[in-house]
Amino acid sequence: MKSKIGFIGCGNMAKAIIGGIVTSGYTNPENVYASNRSMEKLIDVQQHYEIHIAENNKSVAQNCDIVFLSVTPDMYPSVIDEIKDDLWEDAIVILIAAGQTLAQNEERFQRKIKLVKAMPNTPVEVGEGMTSISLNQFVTEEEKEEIRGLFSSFGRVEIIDENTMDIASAVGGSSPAFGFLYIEALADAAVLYGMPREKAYTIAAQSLLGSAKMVLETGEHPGKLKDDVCSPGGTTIQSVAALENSGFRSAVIKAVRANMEKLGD
Ligand SMILES: NC(=O)C1=CN([C@@H]2O[C@H](COP(=O)(O)OP(=O)(O)OC[C@H]3O[C@@H](n4cnc5c(N)ncnc54)[C@H](O)[C@@H]3O)[C@@H](O)[C@H]2O)C=CC1
Ligand SMILES: O=C(O)[C@@H]1CCC=N1
Repeated sequence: MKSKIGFIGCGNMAKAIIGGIVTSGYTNPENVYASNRSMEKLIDVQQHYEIHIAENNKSVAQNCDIVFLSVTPDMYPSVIDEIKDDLWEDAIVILIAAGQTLAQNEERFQRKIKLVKAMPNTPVEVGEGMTSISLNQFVTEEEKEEIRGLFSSFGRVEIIDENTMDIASAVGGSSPAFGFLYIEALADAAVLYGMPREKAYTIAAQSLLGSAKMVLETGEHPGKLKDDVCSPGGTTIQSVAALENSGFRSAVIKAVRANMEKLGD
């Protein structure tokens, strides 16, 4: 069983995963190490979760048997070059950067290295994450279950074909931003009609959370669930007609296409 978990790069996504594993009790904070280019973010995460601040990236590699590369994609070549000789023989490296593939990174390590490509999202911080994963051939069945357990401690996990990782990044990794935008827009509309903003956030966010839960738990088609809200001649169908008239679905599809185009750069 692997026990020390490290993060190279401690920005928004690393902080969310650290929050997820510590709050869920998956691991004790004393087993978590993080490094970052600047100290400010490390101090913030340490104050929240009482993890170890590592002296540098190499020190994370030397101390941990699960290592998250949580820097932006452009930093992968230099960070891998920096740490590759310090990693434990049996360490598992988790690549969370959008667009980074297993094959591309295997090559950078220049040896047989256990790699997991993972696409999490920030809701892992509150135990409602969605993480899609693919593993390379050097990860054993036992290790695969361990990694599944780690990500399951703060949300749902899907093991997917690596060919579909970019679309999982758009639909799972980026989509919380779309949801936040939608909640903000609903709250703006509520404020327009006189509701205090804080109440509007609660009502809008809980309604979206409940809708998502119905899709996951009833197994019903989202279209059927939508139809059930639209009373004949009622208010909801007026709103649905207005959304369709504004190209709501088309706007969402375009948003995903823009994401895929960026990944294809
Ligand atoms: N933010 C999100 O919702 C998600 C992000 N990701 C992936 O996570 C990675 C990080 O994204 P964010 O946390 O959003 O970015 P971020 O900019 O908040 O975090 C990156 C951190 O890496 C640090 N850093 C840069 N170069 C470094 C180096 N050489 N050594 C050590 N630290 C270094 C930066 O100071 C920064 O704190 C990206 O690859 C992104 O694709 C994946 C899924 C979701
Ligand atoms: O914006 C990004 O590039 C990352 C990948 C998925 C979510 N955030």
